Amino acid sequence: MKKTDPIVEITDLCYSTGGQDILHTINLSIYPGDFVSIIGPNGGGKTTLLRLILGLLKPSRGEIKIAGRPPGKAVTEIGYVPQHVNHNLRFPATALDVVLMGAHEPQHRFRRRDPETRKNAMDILHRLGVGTCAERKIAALSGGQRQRILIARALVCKPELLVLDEPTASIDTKGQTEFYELLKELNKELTILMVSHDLLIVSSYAKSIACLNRCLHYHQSFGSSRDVLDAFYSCSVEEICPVGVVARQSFQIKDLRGKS
Ligand SMILES: Nc1ncnc2c1ncn2[C@@H]1O[C@H](COP(=O)(O)OP(=O)(O)OP(=O)(O)O)[C@@H](O)[C@H]1O
Repeated sequence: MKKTDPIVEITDLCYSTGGQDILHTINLSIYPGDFVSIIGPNGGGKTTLLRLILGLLKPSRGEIKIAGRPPGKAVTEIGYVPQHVNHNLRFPATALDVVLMGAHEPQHRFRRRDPETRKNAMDILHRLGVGTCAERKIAALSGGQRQRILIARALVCKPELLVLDEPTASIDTKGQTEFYELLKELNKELTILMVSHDLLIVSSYAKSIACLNRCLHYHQSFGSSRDVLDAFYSCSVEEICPVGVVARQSFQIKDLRGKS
């Protein structure tokens, strides 16, 4: 794969389930170094799109390539930080144990770790500012510390793409700023794809934006379109898809608000 080739290439992707058309003819190419934020109203299909990219769902039509390969064959190319993690408080795993679970392909998650893998995991924990948490039980950590442990778990297989689904839902405002500064730093080496509802964060940190409401529009830059994005959020998924309207940017916000 050349450095100029897309890391994610989605062509004419459709996904339906239970007779519901959830994603409709999605086309998206994400290139190395990008920091893409996916935004859109509740039920717009953001998590579904991530699950398709991760290979957890199969497209009804169309194709997804990750680093030139089908998603199921590219598991170590993607580090994933999920939206909700239900930590079993009785499970006696340390933070380091959790990070090491990300070091191998799913069928080898619990095999013995070699010293080099452990050292790599510890280096990542220190780099993320949670090295001192390594031997503590995951259940005893704060929400912000746990979130960093999950990023460390996603990074330990040295992925090219970091995928995050609303990563700061359980972190306070100060913690969120630190978290996004960390992502900015990681973006110097990694491509990032993140679902977020926080338009302030999106406009401050993301380099490009994908508006998803069943259909998708991708914007390389969006400096002056903050008001339009706000309006986009005032729509529900049942309304005529407003993503085309966002794409044109000539749209009057009051027109969209008038529909709801
Ligand atoms: N397993 C499933 N079976 C049937 N329908 C599903 C399933 N998962 C999601 N859906 C439906 O797909 C649509 C998109 O859901 P999805 O979770 O991808 O949206 P989202 O944009 O991530 O929403 P939110 O912002 O609320 O997290 C919704 O209408 C949802 O009800």
